[in-house]
Amino acid sequence: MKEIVFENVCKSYGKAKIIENLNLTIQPGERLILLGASGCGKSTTLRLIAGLEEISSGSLYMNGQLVNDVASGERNVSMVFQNYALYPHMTVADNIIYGLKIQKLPKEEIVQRLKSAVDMLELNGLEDRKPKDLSGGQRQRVALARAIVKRSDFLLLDEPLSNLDAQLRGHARKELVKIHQTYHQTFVYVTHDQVEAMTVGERIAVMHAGRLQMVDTPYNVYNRPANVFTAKFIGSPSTNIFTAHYADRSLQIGRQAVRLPEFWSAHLGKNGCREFYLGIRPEHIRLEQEKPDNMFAGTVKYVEEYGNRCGVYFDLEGHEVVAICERTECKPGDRVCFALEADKIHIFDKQSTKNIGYPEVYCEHFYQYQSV
Ligand SMILES: Nc1ncnc2c1ncn2[C@@H]1O[C@H](COP(=O)(O)OP(=O)(O)OP(=O)(O)O)[C@@H](O)[C@H]1O
Repeated sequence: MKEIVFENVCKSYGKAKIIENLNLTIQPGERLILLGASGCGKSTTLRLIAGLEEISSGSLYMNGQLVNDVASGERNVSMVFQNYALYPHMTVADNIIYGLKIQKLPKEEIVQRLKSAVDMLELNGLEDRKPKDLSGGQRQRVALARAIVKRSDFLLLDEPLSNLDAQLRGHARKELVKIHQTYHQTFVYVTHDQVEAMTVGERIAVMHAGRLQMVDTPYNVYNRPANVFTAKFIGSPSTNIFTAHYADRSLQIGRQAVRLPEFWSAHLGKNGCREFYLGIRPEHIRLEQEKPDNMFAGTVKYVEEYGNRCGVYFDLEGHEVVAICERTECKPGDRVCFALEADKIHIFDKQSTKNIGYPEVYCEHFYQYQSV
């Protein structure tokens, strides 16, 4: 079944709660990413699966079996660590097949698995070298080769690409997906890098302070963030979040108010919302320098150049807001304005911080609403 199920799993070190009530099902053969900032508990979660840490309470099932008390060696997992953990005194080939020798697999089987891993990861000609005579990218590929020759049900990867430069990382991401498509293991992959999460993951589990925030496809995590944390964490620069008030079909930020598109008035009225968080992605703010009616206005603080685009940071009623533009003539001190576009805004409940309306809610209801 190759499935992993966390049921109310908690992990504490002494009084420090590291993982709180984790409920998560990792589907057989999927590539699941654990994504979050440093210290949020990603590696701990992976180590719980590997059996390198004991869970404090709750149940962990793998392959349909309760594994709370099952030793690491009995869990049918391979793990790739951030620092690769290669044996320095062994050659590349011996590093790769060490585990297979321990398992006492037949010699022909070992030779065949070594050859297919060496071919797949382009390590031909390096088999007799020691790890110290390899580049970082080559060491990383040896660590991957060692993990895949085991053909275990679960492949656990803890920031396996973090020591590589940007170009090699791009290449390695494709290799990882290829490995998965070849062996169909259940991948659990820890990273704090959003690009890696988006490109390698079939689903992303976003974690914060030991709690799961959302688990969904890369598309949904980006376009339908479940809560304020996910909206701010995913995307760069971050989603702009404002405290906003809704009254008389208008939305107010500080002293400025604009009339809301009618769908949103109806939606917010229905939800009884008076005060909430408004979220707008920087790429969804279209700046104008003239101020027609019904726009918010702010003052440019600085402009960040990205080469192909630029980020205009401006002050809106004491909030720092960023808009991404193709090109801009804006300079600090200029006045800039923007309208609320109905299909670009997110509305979050003030208490729970949950997303109660995102652009697609608007789009889905648009025609229905128009015909009423
Ligand atoms: N053995 C331990 N004893 C006490 N605290 C620990 C132990 N291992 C981890 N922690 C704490 O648990 C928290 C989560 O650590 P973890 O390594 O899971 O985070 P992470 O999200 O993987 O971070 P990073 O990306 O920096 O590796 C951290 O605050 C860490 O200090």
